[in-house]
Amino acid sequence: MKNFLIAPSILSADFARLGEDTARVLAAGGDVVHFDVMDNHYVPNLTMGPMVLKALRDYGITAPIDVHLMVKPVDRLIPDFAAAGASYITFHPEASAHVDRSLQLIRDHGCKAGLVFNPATSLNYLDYVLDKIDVILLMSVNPGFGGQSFIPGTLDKLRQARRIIDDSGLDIRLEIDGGVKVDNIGAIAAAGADMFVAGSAIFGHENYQSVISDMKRELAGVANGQS
Ligand SMILES: O=C(CO)[C@@H](O)[C@H](O)COP(=O)(O)O
Repeated sequence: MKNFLIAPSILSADFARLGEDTARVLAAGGDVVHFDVMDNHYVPNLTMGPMVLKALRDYGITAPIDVHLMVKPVDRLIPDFAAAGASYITFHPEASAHVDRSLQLIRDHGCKAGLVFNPATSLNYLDYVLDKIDVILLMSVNPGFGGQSFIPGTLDKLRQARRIIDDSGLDIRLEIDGGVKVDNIGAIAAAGADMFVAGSAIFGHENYQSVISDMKRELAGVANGQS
C-alpha cells in the first residue's frame, strides 16, 4: 500500500495531559505528531512553543513531530524547534521575509522543510524553491482553530500540487490539514494527498484507535483502486 501517514493534530488533545494523550494517540495508530504553533499575530490564537515540544520528547515521544509554524516572523523560532526535537518544520511563505533562506535554515538544522498554503494562497510560491522542500502542506481551512469544515475547493488544489510534485520527480510529501474526517479522507487521498492531519475527528472521539483504523481502511481502499 502507498505510504500514507496519519498525523493527529494535538491542538485537539487534552492540554492538561499532553504527554499521556499524545502517547495514547500514537499507540492507537497515529504515525506523526502534528504540532500547531500559533502566535496570536499571524493567526488569532496562541498555542505551544519549543519548550512544550521538548517536554514531549522528554516524556518519551519518539515519533516524528511535524511542527506547523503559524507565526510571523518565521526564522527566529527555527533553531529552537530543531533543538527541541522537531522532525519537520513548515511555515507560511507570506509570513517569511526570505522564503528560500527560511527553507535552507530548517534543513541546515537537520529537519525536513516545508511550505504551508492557506486556502487563498497561490502555489506559485513553489516556483524556484521546490528543490528545498520535503513537504507541501495545503490548508483546507483557514488557520487558527481546530474543528472547522473542509473547504471543498482544496481538492482541485491538491490535484494541482500532486501534478507539480510528480512532474518534478522529487521526493516531496503532500500534506492536508483541516476538516479531515473518515468520510472525506478517501476523496482527499484520491486527489493526491499522502499525509493527513486530523485533530477533532480523532481527539473528539472516545476511541482513537477506531477512528484511525477507519481512516486507514479508507486509505487502503484508495491504494487498492476502490475509490
Ligand atoms: O492548523 C490547524 C488549524 O489552524 C489544524 O492542524 C487543526 O488542528 C486541524 O483540526 P481539525 O480541522 O482536524 O479539527
